[in-house]
Amino acid sequence: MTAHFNDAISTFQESSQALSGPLALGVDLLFAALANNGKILACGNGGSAADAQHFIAELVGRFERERLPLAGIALNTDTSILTAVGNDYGYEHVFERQVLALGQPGDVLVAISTSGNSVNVALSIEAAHERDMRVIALTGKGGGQFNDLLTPDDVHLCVPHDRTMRIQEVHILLLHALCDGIDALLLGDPA
Ligand SMILES: O=C(CO)[C@@H](O)[C@H](O)[C@H](O)[C@H](O)COP(=O)(O)O
Ligand SMILES: [Zn+2]
Repeated sequence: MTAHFNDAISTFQESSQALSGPLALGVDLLFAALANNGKILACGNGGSAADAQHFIAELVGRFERERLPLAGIALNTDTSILTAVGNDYGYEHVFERQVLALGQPGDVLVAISTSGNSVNVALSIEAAHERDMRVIALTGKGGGQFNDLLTPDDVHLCVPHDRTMRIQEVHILLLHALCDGIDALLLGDPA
């Protein structure tokens, strides 16, 4: 069992080296959207669905410090939308349709997939581009098919590991770091 801790430690270290730069770009992208009355949409499947709603709860509620509520919607939480769109159009369209319904130019999509191969998340990226939104993608396993979808204006946080659980462990750190970065820009560095 100590192998899990050791592997996690080295994955966090490698991720810190690879992802600190793009993470700072992600903070700037989110802050710019929120400061211009834009909103953040987030989606993922399974553990990544939990991560998406966890992140959005910290925007709408709060992270560590008192501040104004920030505009965000998790696209994996409304069971009526998920079942209606899944039933009528197919599960691959459940996030795409919501991005097309809600997305406005200047909004940001946070697309979470450890493989970068979940089709419903991939289609949400294409829908975001159709709405002139930029994308922050959280992936692992080399980024999968998202590599072909993301543009130079997007931010790709690809965890350098091939196991889903390890990637998810870094993803939650990345999402918390994004929250912390937004708070620092809004409120200044903590005393
Ligand atoms: O949390 C886990 C495994 O740790 C699972 O629920 C996992 O999120 C699901 O298998 C997802 O469907 C995987 O999708 P993705 O990360 O490849 O987009
Ligand atoms: Zn998991």
